Amino acid sequence: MGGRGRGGKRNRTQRRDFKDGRPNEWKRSRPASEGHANSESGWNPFVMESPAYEAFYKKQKIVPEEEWDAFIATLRKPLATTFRINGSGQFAHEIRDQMQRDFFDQLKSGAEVDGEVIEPVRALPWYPDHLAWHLNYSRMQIRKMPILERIHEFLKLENEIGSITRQEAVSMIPPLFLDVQPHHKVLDMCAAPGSKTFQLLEMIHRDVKPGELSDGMVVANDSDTQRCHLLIHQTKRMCSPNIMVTNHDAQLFPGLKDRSGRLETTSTDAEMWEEESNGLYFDRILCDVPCSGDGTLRKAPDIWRKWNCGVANGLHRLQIQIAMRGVALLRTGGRLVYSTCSLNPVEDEAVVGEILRESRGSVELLDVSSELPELKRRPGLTSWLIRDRKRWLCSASQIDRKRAGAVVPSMFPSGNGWDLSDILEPSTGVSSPPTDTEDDAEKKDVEEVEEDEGPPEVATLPLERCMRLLPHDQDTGGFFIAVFRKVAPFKAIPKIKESHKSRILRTEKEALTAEGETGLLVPAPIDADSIVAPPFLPAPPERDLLDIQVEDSTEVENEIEAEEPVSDNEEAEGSKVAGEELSMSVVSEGQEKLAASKDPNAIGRIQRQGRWKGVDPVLFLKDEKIIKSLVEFYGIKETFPVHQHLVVRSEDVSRCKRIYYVSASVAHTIQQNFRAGEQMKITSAGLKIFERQQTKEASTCIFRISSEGLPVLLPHMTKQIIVANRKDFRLILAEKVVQFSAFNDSTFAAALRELSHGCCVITLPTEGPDAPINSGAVGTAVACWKGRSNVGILITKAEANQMHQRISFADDDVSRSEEAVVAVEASQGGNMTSVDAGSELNVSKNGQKDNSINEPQNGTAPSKADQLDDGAHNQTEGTLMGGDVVGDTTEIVEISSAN
Ligand SMILES: C[S@@+](CC[C@H](N)C(=O)[O-])C[C@H]1O[C@@H](n2cnc3c(N)ncnc32)[C@H](O)[C@@H]1O
Repeated sequence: MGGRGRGGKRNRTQRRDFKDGRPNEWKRSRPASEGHANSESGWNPFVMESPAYEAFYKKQKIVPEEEWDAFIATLRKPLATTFRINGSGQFAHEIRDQMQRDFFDQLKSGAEVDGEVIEPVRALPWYPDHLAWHLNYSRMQIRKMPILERIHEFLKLENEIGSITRQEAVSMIPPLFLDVQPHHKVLDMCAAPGSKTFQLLEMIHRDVKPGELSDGMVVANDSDTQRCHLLIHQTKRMCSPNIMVTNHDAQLFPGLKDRSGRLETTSTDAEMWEEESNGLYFDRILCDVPCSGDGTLRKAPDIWRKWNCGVANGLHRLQIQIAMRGVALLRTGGRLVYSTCSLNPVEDEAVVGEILRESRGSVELLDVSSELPELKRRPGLTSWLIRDRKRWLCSASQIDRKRAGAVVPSMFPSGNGWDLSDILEPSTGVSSPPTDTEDDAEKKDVEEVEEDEGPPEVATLPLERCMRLLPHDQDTGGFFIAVFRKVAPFKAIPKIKESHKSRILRTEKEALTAEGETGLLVPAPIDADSIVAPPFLPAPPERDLLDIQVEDSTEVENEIEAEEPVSDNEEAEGSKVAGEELSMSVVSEGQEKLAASKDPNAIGRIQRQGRWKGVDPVLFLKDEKIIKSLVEFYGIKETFPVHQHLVVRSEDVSRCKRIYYVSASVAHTIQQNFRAGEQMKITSAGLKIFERQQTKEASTCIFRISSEGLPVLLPHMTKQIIVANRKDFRLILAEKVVQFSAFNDSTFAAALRELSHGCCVITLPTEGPDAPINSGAVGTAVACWKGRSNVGILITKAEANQMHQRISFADDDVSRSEEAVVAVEASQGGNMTSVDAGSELNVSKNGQKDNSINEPQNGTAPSKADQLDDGAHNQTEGTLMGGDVVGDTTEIVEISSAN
């Protein structure tokens, strides 16, 4: 196994990838209209036209003829900025009202820059509670108008702390049609970079009061490992224990069918029981599939140049496979939303039609015209043509046999045609689609188009229930959405001739079998070479496909032995850990059962925990001594269950650095995964709540609270919390490490001295100085390390500076308001109360600006340089500041203790 040289230390590339992973969404990128880089001549404008694109979509009649000009003109305009306020945040409505009052109202009156009227900021009318907004300014306008600059700064800050998320308007729509409830299990099949996942998580936490734990869960999956890291970072802002990130090809997403034959369930509902016993099922599934992306021309204008219809044709079958896997994993009664950011019917209505046909009554396409009534939408197409090379095809009967595989019957409105099994190649049992490279020529040769070969087919399925979002309707990008409900369990039937079955890879067979061993879905894999790189080209499959189903294979075992997993275990190597006598034993459900079985193979299974290449195992922390030390040191109440909720990612747990908190739903899924032989490749689970802290002095508890774990844990803590006044709170944020004697409030300093040595939490009072700090409402708080003579904060410099800036901003407002009161009182004979004056100046009742007190709901903001908290890829960056602290991963400011 790799030591530091191989796997123990994160390499620079990993760090760079991570840092680059989540760019600041509010840094203004060069607008689409400004062009693209050209090394010789600087910036050249993009050519925002494509004869092939225009010919294709005119022919498909995706807009009435009279609207064509408006449609195409809108596509050539850069996209406005849209953002959402995090709906589950405690202060979502306050932030919205504050923005409206302080910023947006001031722009309504037709303000001008250089004679050009500024477009007013407007709420997206269809988004619930007016929590999503649209604004459209150029960089020049921002430079010239201070109020726009302030808006921009405000949004940037709120985005960083997770209160708002910049997201394209149309991309906000699919989660809204999923109708997610807080208790739902949700699967986001193609989730990265995660804007919709974040929205789904918000829905899971909606209506959940601070301190309460939600029952629901979001599993965010993506096939691309690097993009999974983006996903982790994006969702980390939500501070949710209800998230799991997995890394699978969605069409092969494991069903967690229990192979042991032991069926355990807590469900009383008979149907649910039956389903659960057969594996993992979800109440809601989002299938936001990889697509050609031609609805995103406004923000990705290079697509104009690259566009050809071969990209969409090449993705059609993968999209069906992913959606059908979704149908199989959906619980009866559940909803599935299929969406693309493409306007091409072959990726949209054709896929929907095939889902309906293949599921044979198991799902229905919902008419959702009464939902989100303010949203302008067009009905799905019921008739279209297929373009293959230079031919327009009306039906499958016109497919040239040499092109069979590249063009398939499911692409046509009727879906009728030859059976795929007719064209299977005997050697592999699967078809090899001819390559589509010549489609590149298509875009140059539109004039040579052949004549139609007959009238287009008309679908008999109710495809008009699909929704098309057209750019000129609401000044957005283009998008496609279809909403399904599962009405009956889905049984796949063999589509492949019996003689070919045995030739299909076992992995594909099992992974594609929906509920039981009943059959196969169309298994023809996508020939990656046949696809011209789309914006989200599926990552080339790793060993994953084979690994999914291979049990106890020597080959796999050897491969795993040869891996250099980068684990928590290795990171901690060589570090001097205080309290080494604490042995941490972690036993997974699977390990326990295998060990108990005395099966000679069981030992092997235990040793190769973490069967997925480069991914550490997910193990429950079971060491009572450790758990007890955490519970006692922090005074964790029973309202916060810890048993079966604490998870580590290291086989050698005595060296693990991080402890994660998982919700009951995530814990249940992890157990299911163990029972099913770890089919699921879990990149990250839950929320990092504790981190090992190396210290020179013995502390009762060697784990400190992580900044993202703090908001979840704080309402359930009874010890190691202390309230500071604003002056002292600001002092510690500014200085990072403060001697007790330097605090202004001597009572606070004395109380601090009384705390146990180690991690503590310093808070601001939530509602006045005497309000109980853990009463449920979460105020501003920071985790610190209490030494013998000083205290230091346990967040990065960047996080501390950001928090300091926000509090100072609020305090400055308060003092400005106080000054105003004095002035008003003086002018009115001293009769006005400060509350009156404060409210005039937008200061909330408790004297704090609302945006300063919502911090902990979203956590102390993770810095951009922060690392993945996944055990396989993590190393905290930045500088932790701690009194008397020796950190094990970071540069630490060490303070000598005077007494
Ligand atoms: C349209 S993007 C998803 C956007 C995402 N839902 C969001 O809102 O941020 C498609 C994603 O699918 C992923 N992908 C491509 N092929 C996949 C497959 N076979 N299984 C799962 N994910 C896949 C890509 O890596 C990409 O991140």
